[in-house]
Amino acid sequence: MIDFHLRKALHTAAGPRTLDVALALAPGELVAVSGPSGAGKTTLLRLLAGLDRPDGGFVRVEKQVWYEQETRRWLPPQRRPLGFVFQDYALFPHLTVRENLAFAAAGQPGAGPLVTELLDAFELAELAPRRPGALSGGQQQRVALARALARRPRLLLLDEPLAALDLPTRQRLQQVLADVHQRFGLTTLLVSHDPAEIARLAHRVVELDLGQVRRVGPPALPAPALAGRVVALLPGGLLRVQLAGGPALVDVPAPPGRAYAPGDALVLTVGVQ
Ligand SMILES: Nc1ncnc2c1ncn2[C@@H]1O[C@H](COP(=O)(O)OP(=O)(O)OP(=O)(O)O)[C@@H](O)[C@H]1O
Repeated sequence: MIDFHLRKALHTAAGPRTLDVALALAPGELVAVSGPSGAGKTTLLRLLAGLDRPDGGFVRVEKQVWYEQETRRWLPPQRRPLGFVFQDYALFPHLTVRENLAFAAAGQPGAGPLVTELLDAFELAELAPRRPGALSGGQQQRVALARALARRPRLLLLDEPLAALDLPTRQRLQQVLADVHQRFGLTTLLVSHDPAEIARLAHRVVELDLGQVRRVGPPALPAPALAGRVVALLPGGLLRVQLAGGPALVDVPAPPGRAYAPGDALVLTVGVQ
């Protein structure tokens, strides 16, 4: 069980605000943190990692206290068993893929087999002798994720780790992350703006705004999209659309800003009321 309550004064564009977030994570749970820019997502992760000092609260990870205002306990960041992956991969450029992982795993029992297992889990075995400069963005991010796990963390902090990647690479890495999470069962906080990514990976989502928790609950299902073609223009600005893959017809208000004609392609986002 990971249990924390963190408070921190924020200097935001909208003036002074207080980040105030309390949460308990079950072992192996993957919780997404979402919210608009400036909500405090990165600050929350930095506070958990000990990279910023909270103004108050506590962080308890299993039986270990990482921070407790009342007793003034503070575990420095280098002694917190966690993995932190950012958008930019921050790999050691002069070390090979295998050496990057081995460096992180060094000094731990079973380090050799763990590195081999992680190379396999992240589909990196063939890239093991290469240096980061000879890898694509997606490959480098797989190394960064594997390296975070090589420290055998009790908590994995992922700050938009896939946001810089193109859509196909991102989707493939989401699958790798889902598989690896199933295999290693690491308690994880994942900052993400992508509802599809959150729905695919997270058990719960915490929505932050201006430092406050707006909602904690199951991820919202992403709105499904349907493709179709305009078959007729109806009075009242409606379009009659034939959905792809079947005979179904729907009448929808024409999206503003452009004139439509029969034969035009459309993508419809389905909302459920
Ligand atoms: N150490 C700090 N002390 C006080 N205020 C901070 C500190 N770090 C960031 N802030 C402010 O707190 C607010 C939240 O920043 P943060 O980077 O956590 O937001 P975010 O939700 O991660 O945003 P984004 O999605 O754009 O990355 C911002 O207005 C920022 O300027």
